[in-house]
Amino acid sequence: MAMPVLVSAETVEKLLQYGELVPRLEVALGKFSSGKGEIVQPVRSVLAIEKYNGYLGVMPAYSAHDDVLATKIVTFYLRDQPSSIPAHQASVLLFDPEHGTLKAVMDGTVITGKRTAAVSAIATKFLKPVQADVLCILGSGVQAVSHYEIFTEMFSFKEVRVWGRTKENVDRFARTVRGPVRVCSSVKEAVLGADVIVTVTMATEPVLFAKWVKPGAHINAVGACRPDWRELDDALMKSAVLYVDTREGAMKESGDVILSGAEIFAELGEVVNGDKPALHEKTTVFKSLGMGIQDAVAAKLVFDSWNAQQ
Ligand SMILES: NC(=O)c1ccc[n+]([C@@H]2O[C@H](COP(=O)([O-])OP(=O)(O)OC[C@H]3O[C@@H](n4cnc5c(N)ncnc54)[C@H](O)[C@@H]3O)[C@@H](O)[C@H]2O)c1
Ligand SMILES: O=C(O)[C@@H]1CCCCN1
Repeated sequence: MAMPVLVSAETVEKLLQYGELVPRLEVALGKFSSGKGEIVQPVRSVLAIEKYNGYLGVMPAYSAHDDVLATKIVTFYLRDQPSSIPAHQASVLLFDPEHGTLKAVMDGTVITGKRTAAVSAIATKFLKPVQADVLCILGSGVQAVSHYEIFTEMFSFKEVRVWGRTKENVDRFARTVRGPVRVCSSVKEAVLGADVIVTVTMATEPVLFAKWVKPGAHINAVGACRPDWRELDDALMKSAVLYVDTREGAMKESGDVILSGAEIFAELGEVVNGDKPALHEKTTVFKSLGMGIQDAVAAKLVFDSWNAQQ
Protein backbone atom coordinates (compact mmCIF):
# COMPACT_ATOMS: atom_id res chain seq x y z
CA MET A 1 0.00 0.00 0.00
CA ALA A 2 1.57 3.27 -1.14
CA MET A 3 2.05 5.91 1.54
CA PRO A 4 0.10 9.17 1.00
CA VAL A 5 2.04 12.04 -0.52
CA LEU A 6 2.80 14.93 1.82
CA VAL A 7 2.36 18.30 0.05
CA SER A 8 3.81 21.33 1.81
CA ALA A 9 2.44 24.87 2.00
CA GLU A 10 5.26 26.05 -0.27
CA THR A 11 4.31 23.49 -2.91
CA VAL A 12 0.61 24.37 -2.63
CA GLU A 13 1.49 28.05 -2.96
CA LYS A 14 3.47 27.32 -6.14
CA LEU A 15 0.98 24.92 -7.78
CA LEU A 16 -2.40 26.48 -6.94
CA GLN A 17 -3.01 29.14 -9.57
CA TYR A 18 -6.05 31.44 -9.56
CA GLY A 19 -6.42 31.14 -13.34
CA GLU A 20 -7.19 27.41 -12.99
CA LEU A 21 -8.91 27.58 -9.60
CA VAL A 22 -11.57 30.22 -10.32
CA PRO A 23 -13.33 28.49 -13.25
CA ARG A 24 -13.35 25.14 -11.45
CA LEU A 25 -14.80 26.70 -8.29
CA GLU A 26 -17.47 28.46 -10.34
CA VAL A 27 -18.57 25.16 -11.91
CA ALA A 28 -18.51 23.44 -8.51
CA LEU A 29 -20.68 26.16 -6.95
CA GLY A 30 -23.19 25.74 -9.76
CA LYS A 31 -23.20 21.94 -9.47
CA PHE A 32 -23.67 22.22 -5.69
CA SER A 33 -26.64 24.56 -6.00
CA SER A 34 -28.22 22.58 -8.85
CA GLY A 35 -29.15 19.98 -6.22
CA LYS A 36 -28.61 17.18 -8.73
CA GLY A 37 -26.55 15.21 -6.21
CA GLU A 38 -23.29 15.42 -8.15
CA ILE A 39 -21.78 17.10 -5.11
CA VAL A 40 -22.23 15.74 -1.60
CA GLN A 41 -21.24 18.08 1.21
CA PRO A 42 -22.80 17.94 4.66
CA VAL A 43 -22.65 21.06 6.80
CA ARG A 44 -19.28 20.90 8.52
CA SER A 45 -18.90 19.69 12.07
CA VAL A 46 -17.38 22.29 14.39
CA LEU A 47 -16.01 21.39 17.81
CA ALA A 48 -15.51 24.22 20.35
CA ILE A 49 -12.31 24.12 22.42
CA GLU A 50 -13.69 26.56 24.97
CA LYS A 51 -10.70 26.64 27.30
CA TYR A 52 -8.53 28.09 24.53
CA ASN A 53 -11.16 30.03 22.59
CA GLY A 54 -10.64 27.78 19.62
CA TYR A 55 -12.60 25.63 17.19
CA LEU A 56 -11.95 22.56 15.06
CA GLY A 57 -13.88 22.13 11.85
CA VAL A 58 -14.23 18.95 9.77
CA MET A 59 -15.21 19.59 6.15
CA PRO A 60 -15.81 16.46 3.98
CA ALA A 61 -16.95 16.73 0.36
CA TYR A 62 -17.34 14.49 -2.67
CA SER A 63 -17.87 15.56 -6.26
CA ALA A 64 -18.76 13.00 -8.91
CA HIS A 65 -18.29 15.74 -11.49
CA ASP A 66 -14.70 16.43 -10.43
CA ASP A 67 -14.13 12.83 -9.27
CA VAL A 68 -12.72 14.14 -6.01
CA LEU A 69 -13.14 13.02 -2.39
CA ALA A 70 -11.51 15.09 0.36
CA THR A 71 -11.84 16.34 3.90
CA LYS A 72 -10.34 19.54 5.26
CA ILE A 73 -9.57 19.65 8.94
CA VAL A 74 -9.23 23.25 10.11
CA THR A 75 -8.64 24.90 13.45
CA PHE A 76 -9.41 28.54 14.10
CA TYR A 77 -8.71 30.47 17.27
CA LEU A 78 -9.77 33.85 18.57
CA ARG A 79 -6.62 35.57 19.77
CA ASP A 80 -6.58 38.59 22.05
CA GLN A 81 -2.86 39.07 21.43
CA PRO A 82 -0.94 39.14 18.14
CA SER A 83 0.60 35.71 17.53
CA SER A 84 3.08 34.22 15.09
CA ILE A 85 0.73 31.22 14.89
CA PRO A 86 -1.92 31.82 12.20
CA ALA A 87 -5.50 32.09 13.46
CA HIS A 88 -6.45 29.40 10.93
CA GLN A 89 -4.46 26.20 10.36
CA ALA A 90 -5.66 23.47 8.05
CA SER A 91 -4.78 20.23 6.35
CA VAL A 92 -6.60 18.54 3.48
CA LEU A 93 -6.87 14.76 3.20
CA LEU A 94 -7.32 13.76 -0.45
CA PHE A 95 -8.67 10.27 -1.21
CA ASP A 96 -9.00 8.06 -4.28
CA PRO A 97 -12.81 8.14 -4.63
CA GLU A 98 -12.93 4.70 -6.30
CA HIS A 99 -11.02 2.75 -3.67
CA GLY A 100 -11.07 5.03 -0.62
CA THR A 101 -7.28 5.09 -0.45
CA LEU A 102 -5.65 8.15 1.10
CA LYS A 103 -3.60 9.74 -1.70
CA ALA A 104 -2.26 12.92 -0.14
CA VAL A 105 -2.07 14.95 3.00
CA MET A 106 -1.59 18.55 2.02
CA ASP A 107 -1.39 21.96 3.53
CA GLY A 108 -4.90 23.42 3.78
CA THR A 109 -3.92 26.85 5.10
CA VAL A 110 -2.77 28.19 1.73
CA ILE A 111 -5.73 26.42 0.07
CA THR A 112 -8.10 28.17 2.50
CA GLY A 113 -6.58 31.55 1.76
CA LYS A 114 -6.74 31.19 -2.01
CA ARG A 115 -10.07 29.40 -2.46
CA THR A 116 -11.92 31.79 -0.15
CA ALA A 117 -10.70 34.83 -2.03
CA ALA A 118 -11.45 33.13 -5.34
CA VAL A 119 -15.07 32.50 -4.33
CA SER A 120 -15.42 36.14 -3.18
CA ALA A 121 -14.07 37.18 -6.59
CA ILE A 122 -16.66 34.99 -8.36
CA ALA A 123 -19.43 36.62 -6.30
CA THR A 124 -17.98 40.05 -7.06
CA LYS A 125 -17.85 39.34 -10.79
CA PHE A 126 -21.65 38.85 -10.77
CA LEU A 127 -22.68 41.32 -8.06
CA LYS A 128 -20.40 44.38 -8.20
CA PRO A 129 -21.83 47.59 -9.65
CA VAL A 130 -21.09 48.22 -13.33
CA GLN A 131 -18.75 51.08 -12.39
CA ALA A 132 -16.57 49.75 -9.57
CA ASP A 133 -13.56 51.97 -8.96
CA VAL A 134 -12.91 51.66 -5.23
CA LEU A 135 -12.21 48.45 -3.30
CA CYS A 136 -12.26 48.51 0.52
CA ILE A 137 -10.79 45.68 2.60
CA LEU A 138 -11.67 45.58 6.31
CA GLY A 139 -9.15 43.39 8.10
CA SER A 140 -5.48 42.96 7.32
CA GLY A 141 -4.64 39.31 7.89
CA VAL A 142 -4.27 36.21 5.73
CA GLN A 143 -7.60 36.57 3.94
CA ALA A 144 -7.04 40.29 3.39
CA VAL A 145 -3.83 39.48 1.49
CA SER A 146 -5.37 36.73 -0.65
CA HIS A 147 -8.38 38.92 -1.43
CA TYR A 148 -6.09 41.82 -2.39
CA GLU A 149 -4.11 39.50 -4.68
CA ILE A 150 -7.01 38.08 -6.68
CA PHE A 151 -9.16 41.23 -6.67
CA THR A 152 -6.36 43.36 -8.13
CA GLU A 153 -5.63 40.56 -10.64
CA MET A 154 -9.25 40.04 -11.75
CA PHE A 155 -10.64 43.58 -11.56
CA SER A 156 -9.35 47.06 -12.39
CA PHE A 157 -9.97 49.14 -9.28
CA LYS A 158 -8.65 52.69 -9.34
CA GLU A 159 -8.13 52.67 -5.56
CA VAL A 160 -7.71 49.97 -2.91
CA ARG A 161 -8.20 50.91 0.71
CA VAL A 162 -7.51 48.86 3.84
CA TRP A 163 -8.49 49.25 7.47
CA GLY A 164 -7.28 47.03 10.29
CA ARG A 165 -7.72 47.09 14.04
CA THR A 166 -4.04 46.45 14.75
CA LYS A 167 -1.43 48.84 13.29
CA GLU A 168 1.20 46.06 13.33
CA ASN A 169 -1.03 43.88 11.13
CA VAL A 170 -1.96 46.71 8.77
CA ASP A 171 1.69 47.71 8.31
CA ARG A 172 2.59 44.08 7.58
CA PHE A 173 -0.29 43.87 5.09
CA ALA A 174 0.87 47.04 3.28
CA ARG A 175 4.42 45.63 3.06
CA THR A 176 3.19 42.24 1.86
CA VAL A 177 0.84 43.15 -0.99
CA ARG A 178 2.37 43.84 -4.38
CA GLY A 179 0.63 47.03 -5.35
CA PRO A 180 -0.75 50.31 -4.06
CA VAL A 181 -2.99 50.47 -1.02
CA ARG A 182 -4.36 53.37 1.01
CA VAL A 183 -4.27 52.65 4.72
CA CYS A 184 -7.31 54.19 6.39
CA SER A 185 -7.50 55.16 10.05
CA SER A 186 -11.17 54.27 10.50
CA VAL A 187 -13.71 51.89 9.03
CA LYS A 188 -15.82 54.87 8.01
CA GLU A 189 -12.95 56.44 6.06
CA ALA A 190 -12.30 53.14 4.28
CA VAL A 191 -15.95 52.42 3.47
CA LEU A 192 -17.39 55.80 2.39
CA GLY A 193 -17.72 55.79 -1.39
CA ALA A 194 -16.40 52.24 -1.84
CA ASP A 195 -18.00 50.18 -4.63
CA VAL A 196 -16.80 46.78 -3.39
CA ILE A 197 -16.17 45.95 0.27
CA VAL A 198 -14.50 42.83 1.69
CA THR A 199 -14.88 42.11 5.40
CA VAL A 200 -12.22 39.69 6.59
CA THR A 201 -11.93 40.38 10.29
CA MET A 202 -12.15 38.13 13.32
CA ALA A 203 -14.69 40.50 14.78
CA THR A 204 -17.56 39.07 16.78
CA GLU A 205 -19.51 42.34 16.83
CA PRO A 206 -20.45 44.45 13.75
CA VAL A 207 -17.67 46.54 12.20
CA LEU A 208 -19.51 47.48 8.97
CA PHE A 209 -22.62 49.65 9.27
CA ALA A 210 -25.24 50.37 6.61
CA LYS A 211 -25.00 54.14 7.18
CA TRP A 212 -21.52 54.20 5.57
CA VAL A 213 -22.24 51.94 2.59
CA LYS A 214 -22.73 53.52 -0.84
CA PRO A 215 -26.07 52.45 -2.39
CA GLY A 216 -25.45 49.75 -4.99
CA ALA A 217 -22.16 48.62 -3.42
CA HIS A 218 -21.30 44.92 -3.17
CA ILE A 219 -20.08 43.46 0.14
CA ASN A 220 -18.22 40.15 0.49
CA ALA A 221 -18.82 39.28 4.15
CA VAL A 222 -16.21 36.62 4.81
CA GLY A 223 -15.70 36.71 8.57
CA ALA A 224 -18.10 35.98 11.47
CA CYS A 225 -18.50 32.24 10.95
CA ARG A 226 -20.24 31.40 14.24
CA PRO A 227 -23.97 31.81 15.01
CA ASP A 228 -23.27 34.48 17.63
CA TRP A 229 -20.53 36.37 15.72
CA ARG A 230 -21.24 39.47 13.64
CA GLU A 231 -19.38 41.66 11.14
CA LEU A 232 -22.33 43.55 9.56
CA ASP A 233 -25.09 45.44 11.34
CA ASP A 234 -28.78 44.53 11.13
CA ALA A 235 -29.60 47.54 8.95
CA LEU A 236 -27.15 46.41 6.28
CA MET A 237 -28.16 42.75 6.44
CA LYS A 238 -31.86 43.63 6.18
CA SER A 239 -31.55 46.29 3.47
CA ALA A 240 -29.18 44.47 1.10
CA VAL A 241 -30.00 41.63 -1.30
CA LEU A 242 -28.43 38.64 0.46
CA TYR A 243 -26.52 35.91 -1.35
CA VAL A 244 -24.75 33.02 0.43
CA ASP A 245 -22.43 30.17 -0.51
CA THR A 246 -24.71 27.59 1.10
CA ARG A 247 -28.14 28.17 2.63
CA GLU A 248 -27.61 25.29 5.04
CA GLY A 249 -24.26 26.62 6.19
CA ALA A 250 -25.49 30.20 6.56
CA MET A 251 -28.56 29.19 8.55
CA LYS A 252 -26.44 27.11 10.93
CA GLU A 253 -23.30 29.23 11.27
CA SER A 254 -23.81 32.85 10.26
CA GLY A 255 -24.63 35.21 13.13
CA ASP A 256 -25.07 37.97 10.55
CA VAL A 257 -27.87 35.97 8.87
CA ILE A 258 -29.40 34.27 11.91
CA LEU A 259 -29.42 37.22 14.34
CA SER A 260 -30.47 39.86 11.80
CA GLY A 261 -33.34 37.73 10.46
CA ALA A 262 -32.26 38.71 6.94
CA GLU A 263 -33.85 36.70 4.15
CA ILE A 264 -31.53 34.74 1.87
CA PHE A 265 -32.23 35.67 -1.76
CA ALA A 266 -30.03 33.06 -3.43
CA GLU A 267 -26.99 30.82 -3.26
CA LEU A 268 -24.10 32.01 -5.41
CA GLY A 269 -24.36 28.73 -7.35
CA GLU A 270 -27.92 29.60 -8.35
CA VAL A 271 -26.61 32.81 -9.90
CA VAL A 272 -23.88 30.82 -11.69
CA ASN A 273 -26.59 28.50 -13.06
CA GLY A 274 -28.80 31.41 -14.12
CA ASP A 275 -31.55 30.17 -11.79
CA LYS A 276 -31.47 33.41 -9.77
CA PRO A 277 -30.61 36.93 -11.01
CA ALA A 278 -27.51 38.89 -10.05
CA LEU A 279 -29.11 42.13 -8.84
CA HIS A 280 -25.88 44.08 -9.20
CA GLU A 281 -27.66 47.43 -9.36
CA LYS A 282 -28.80 46.87 -5.75
CA THR A 283 -26.72 46.89 -2.58
CA THR A 284 -25.70 43.24 -2.33
CA VAL A 285 -24.11 41.09 0.37
CA PHE A 286 -22.40 37.78 -0.34
CA LYS A 287 -22.15 36.00 3.01
CA SER A 288 -19.35 33.47 2.72
CA LEU A 289 -18.96 30.67 5.29
CA GLY A 290 -16.68 28.29 3.38
CA MET A 291 -17.39 24.90 1.77
CA GLY A 292 -15.56 21.60 1.79
CA ILE A 293 -16.09 21.25 -1.96
CA GLN A 294 -14.03 24.41 -2.49
CA ASP A 295 -11.14 22.77 -0.66
CA ALA A 296 -11.61 19.48 -2.48
CA VAL A 297 -11.51 21.14 -5.91
CA ALA A 298 -8.40 23.09 -4.93
CA ALA A 299 -6.69 20.01 -3.49
CA LYS A 300 -7.35 18.02 -6.67
CA LEU A 301 -5.82 20.80 -8.76
CA VAL A 302 -2.72 20.79 -6.58
CA PHE A 303 -2.38 17.00 -6.58
CA ASP A 304 -2.87 16.68 -10.35
CA SER A 305 -0.25 19.40 -10.95
CA TRP A 306 2.15 17.72 -8.52
CA ASN A 307 1.56 14.31 -10.10
CA ALA A 308 2.21 15.67 -13.59
CA GLN A 309 5.68 16.73 -12.43
CA GLN A 310 6.68 13.30 -11.11
N1 LIG B 1 -15.74 32.26 4.41
C1 LIG B 1 -14.70 31.47 4.36
O1 LIG B 1 -14.60 30.56 3.53
C2 LIG B 1 -13.54 31.72 5.31
C3 LIG B 1 -12.35 31.01 5.17
C4 LIG B 1 -11.29 31.32 6.05
C5 LIG B 1 -11.44 32.31 7.02
N2 LIG B 1 -12.63 32.95 7.12
C6 LIG B 1 -12.85 34.02 8.10
O2 LIG B 1 -12.25 35.22 7.60
C7 LIG B 1 -11.82 36.04 8.70
C8 LIG B 1 -10.36 36.42 8.51
O3 LIG B 1 -9.59 35.25 8.48
P1 LIG B 1 -7.98 35.39 8.43
O4 LIG B 1 -7.43 34.02 8.13
O5 LIG B 1 -7.61 36.53 7.56
O6 LIG B 1 -7.64 35.78 9.94
P2 LIG B 1 -6.38 36.65 10.46
O7 LIG B 1 -6.28 36.37 11.91
O8 LIG B 1 -5.21 36.43 9.58
O9 LIG B 1 -6.87 38.15 10.26
C9 LIG B 1 -7.94 38.63 11.02
C10 LIG B 1 -7.92 40.15 10.96
O10 LIG B 1 -9.00 40.62 11.76
C11 LIG B 1 -8.51 41.56 12.71
N3 LIG B 1 -9.35 41.45 13.90
C12 LIG B 1 -9.28 40.53 14.87
N4 LIG B 1 -10.23 40.77 15.82
C13 LIG B 1 -10.92 41.85 15.39
C14 LIG B 1 -12.02 42.60 15.89
N5 LIG B 1 -12.60 42.25 17.03
N6 LIG B 1 -12.47 43.66 15.19
C15 LIG B 1 -11.87 44.01 14.02
N7 LIG B 1 -10.83 43.35 13.47
C16 LIG B 1 -10.36 42.29 14.16
C17 LIG B 1 -7.07 41.20 12.93
O11 LIG B 1 -6.34 42.32 13.36
C18 LIG B 1 -6.66 40.77 11.51
O12 LIG B 1 -6.36 41.93 10.74
C19 LIG B 1 -12.07 35.20 9.96
O13 LIG B 1 -13.30 35.55 10.52
C20 LIG B 1 -12.16 33.78 9.41
O14 LIG B 1 -12.91 32.90 10.22
C21 LIG B 1 -13.69 32.70 6.30
O1 LIG C 1 -14.19 27.48 5.32
C1 LIG C 1 -13.18 27.63 6.00
O2 LIG C 1 -12.10 27.14 5.69
C2 LIG C 1 -13.27 28.50 7.23
C3 LIG C 1 -12.83 27.75 8.44
C4 LIG C 1 -12.88 28.65 9.65
C5 LIG C 1 -14.24 29.26 9.80
C6 LIG C 1 -14.69 29.96 8.54
N1 LIG C 1 -14.60 29.03 7.40
